[in-house]
Amino acid sequence: MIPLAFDFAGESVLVVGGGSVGARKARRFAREARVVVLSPAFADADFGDAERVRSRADRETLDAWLARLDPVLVVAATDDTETNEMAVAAARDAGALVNRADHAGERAFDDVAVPATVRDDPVTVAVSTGGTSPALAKHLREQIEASVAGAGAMASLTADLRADLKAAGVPPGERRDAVRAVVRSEPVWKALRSADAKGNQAVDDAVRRVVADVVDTEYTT
Ligand SMILES: C[C@@]1(CC(=O)O)c2cc3[nH]c(cc4nc(cc5[nH]c(cc(n2)[C@H]1CCC(=O)O)[C@@](C)(CC(=O)O)[C@@H]5CCC(=O)O)C(CC(=O)O)=C4CCC(=O)O)c(CCC(=O)O)c3CC(=O)O
Ligand SMILES: NC(=O)C1=CN([C@@H]2O[C@H](COP(=O)(O)OP(=O)(O)OC[C@H]3O[C@@H](n4cnc5c(N)ncnc54)[C@H](O)[C@@H]3O)[C@@H](O)[C@H]2O)C=CC1
Repeated sequence: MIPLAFDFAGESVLVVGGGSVGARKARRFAREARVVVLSPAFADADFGDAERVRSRADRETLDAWLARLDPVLVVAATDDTETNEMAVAAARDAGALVNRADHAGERAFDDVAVPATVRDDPVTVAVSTGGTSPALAKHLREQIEASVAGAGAMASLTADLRADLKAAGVPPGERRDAVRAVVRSEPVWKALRSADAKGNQAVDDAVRRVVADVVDTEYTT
């Protein structure tokens, strides 16, 4: 298994099965994609911005929705093995990727597995156990959560810093050293985690101190 980061913006995802698992997957993909959930009944759960279509998935209904949505991904999440198999076959014929929720083991979940994910936008950390132990993926995700806090702000601030240094004519070697020093700096992390807003003075000061140690070229931000 090799994780890839996939941009679902502008794409569609078809979820088959509206139980708690279908809801979790729908919520996940509806952050970016247009998601349609096909199911005769829906759990009392949060489906995010997904559209719910009350219908049993048979081959004809699946083919009609596949043609209509042209999804990049089909999630087979019913409690019925035959329906999930049918959804996999229909998705394959339509050229979509498949995620199967009721199977694990070597390649048994088909094309893609959904990892446990920690987000601090724009940073995401994903944990996969290769389909072997979702409970372990969840546990590791919970442990990682604390260390990812502040990473989103760190990503944004180093992107800005890189652009500022470039605009100021700081050579590539020094830019790289400065960005590396900032992402490793405990005082910057500490300031980020205690800051209530991006641009907080303590963060700026900590970054300035780290950069001044590394960059010889004169620059102003
Ligand atoms: C293969 C995969 C396919 C896929 O769904 O993509 C799959 C398959 C199966 N899950 C099962 C069970 C559970 N799944 C969870 C939780 C999560 N499952 C997720 C992903 C994946 N699950 C993919 C592999 C990911 C990897 O590589 O590790 C997570 C990470 C992401 C998400 O779904 O959002 C999300 C945690 C989100 C979070 O909190 O961070 C819990 C924990 C709980 O509920 O507390 C349990 C109960 C405990 C247990 O059994 O382990 C079963 C048995 C069903 C049965 O026995 O009937 C199967 C099928 C089978 O194993 O045969
Ligand atoms: N991948 C994962 O993270 C997990 C997977 N599972 C597996 O996922 C499956 C689903 O789990 P839950 O959501 O808890 O089950 P559930 O029983 O709550 O929901 C199943 C849903 O499928 C729908 N359904 C049944 N036949 C259908 C058809 N022909 N067309 C469309 N929808 C249909 C039902 O109406 C129901 O909404 C389970 O069988 C289990 O093996 C279970 C836990 C976690």
